[in-house]
Amino acid sequence: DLFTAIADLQHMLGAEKDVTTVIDRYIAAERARLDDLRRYAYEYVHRNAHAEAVGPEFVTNPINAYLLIKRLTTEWKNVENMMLNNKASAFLQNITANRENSQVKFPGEVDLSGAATALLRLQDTYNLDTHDLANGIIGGEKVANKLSGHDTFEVGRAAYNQKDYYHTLMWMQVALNKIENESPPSVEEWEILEYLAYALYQQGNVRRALSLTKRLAKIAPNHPRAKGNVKWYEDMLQGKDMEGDLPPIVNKRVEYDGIVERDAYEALCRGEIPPVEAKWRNKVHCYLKRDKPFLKLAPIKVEILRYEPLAVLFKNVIHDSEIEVIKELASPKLKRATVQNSKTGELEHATYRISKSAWLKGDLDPVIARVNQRIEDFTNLNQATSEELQVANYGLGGHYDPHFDFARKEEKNAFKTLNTGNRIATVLFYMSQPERGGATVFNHLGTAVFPSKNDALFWYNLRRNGDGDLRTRHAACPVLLGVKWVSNKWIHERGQEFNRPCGLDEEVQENFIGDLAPYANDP
Ligand SMILES: O=C(O)CCC(=O)C(=O)O
Ligand SMILES: [Fe+2]
Repeated sequence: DLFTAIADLQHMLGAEKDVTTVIDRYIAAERARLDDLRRYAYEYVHRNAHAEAVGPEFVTNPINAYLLIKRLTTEWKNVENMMLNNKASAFLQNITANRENSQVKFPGEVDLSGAATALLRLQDTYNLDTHDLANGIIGGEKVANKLSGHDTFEVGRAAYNQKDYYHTLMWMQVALNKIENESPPSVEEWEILEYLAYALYQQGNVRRALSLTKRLAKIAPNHPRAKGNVKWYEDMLQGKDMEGDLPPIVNKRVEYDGIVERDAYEALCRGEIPPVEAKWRNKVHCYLKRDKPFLKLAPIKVEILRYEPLAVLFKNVIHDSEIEVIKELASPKLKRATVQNSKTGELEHATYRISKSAWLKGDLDPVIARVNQRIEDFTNLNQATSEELQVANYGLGGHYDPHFDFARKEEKNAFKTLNTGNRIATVLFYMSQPERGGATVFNHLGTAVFPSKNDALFWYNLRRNGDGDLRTRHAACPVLLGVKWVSNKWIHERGQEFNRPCGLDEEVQENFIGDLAPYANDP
């Protein structure tokens, strides 16, 4: 699929250009063919006019008779061939072959429904109005062309196919509004009505469902299901409640969609929660990290985002040129991100994680080695047991629902083969800055971090006694506009015995990077 990484979607633009060129060439070839055909027609008309002028005697002349017969046999065969020689199949074959050769990927059904689902996710997370979205408006700004009735209808159908009647209702209503101003309509009213009625029924409004289905039966009397549906809704109402005004439309969002803490999570994504919790507001600060000899000359700027648990942003720790190299190395390796099914332990694709990612070994390129070394410098944690650098490019509405980076006790086999213990800490480099959305949020803590290019977010996943710190549950909010590239480093417990010594008292927590380590200096 293409929709799970913006990087792949960008390649698709080339495909659309190819299609345009091919259509133009096809039209030119067909024009030439039809022009030839027209020339024949002229000749026929011309000769026939001459024959008519001569009258019935025309064929009494053997030469004329011969020519007439020839025109209606051999020459007619030519015309027939010309008419049959439509260039379409040759051109279509050509397109297919080109696609295969150039390896330009073409979107499929999965991409279309993925793209529609992305719109729905963005709409929910960022409180976007359906009319606005369908008019190309995001956050009050015109960012795209408006959708046609049919475009809108297809989004509604994608929702319907996922049994998501909440969104089906919204989008079908807008589709209906749209076609009022279209002539001819880009989708037939009766097509919309059937979906809209069913969504209304699912959302508890049988009377409106019935009313719309009656309208459907009226405008499309031959519709295969209209009459049956009218009866079905009528039976459901059993004559009750058939009089008076139709009940208002109450379109309630589905209560549970997998994220328990959804409202708080979405508010964080929208940036509605102050970035710093009130109790830390006077305490958080920036400092220069100089706790190693060479850092005395070029200290690293550390912005403390919060305490208990500590989360910091290391400023300017990855250079633009390094980012470019990393993106280039990762691009050909990007694979749709998988998640571990907690029941089966299998890796699988999931709608709650829409991105593509790749792993880069330290010896692949000096840039990777340099970045890995720098991680050790700014985290004070041994990199010998870290996982490889993971690079991720988010897709359309790309996101990662709330999760822990560490393995829970019940996930017995996680990281077992690595033999390096659990993921003690996470480093997340921001390699781009999406125009809107795409924040990293700690949904239990109420902390949102909006990506700032060249910086790295850091936090400890484990408490000092080695237990997973449940407070670190976090998520990547859907990208609303723009591109989100990140890379992350998962640092493991093994090798940190002196860097972050374990402590029995889990309440003793770091106040800065390297705090609690035996050699650490106060910043
Ligand atoms: O991209 C982000 O903001 C967070 C990514 C994340 O949490 C992960 O990949 O584990
Ligand atoms: Fe994570």
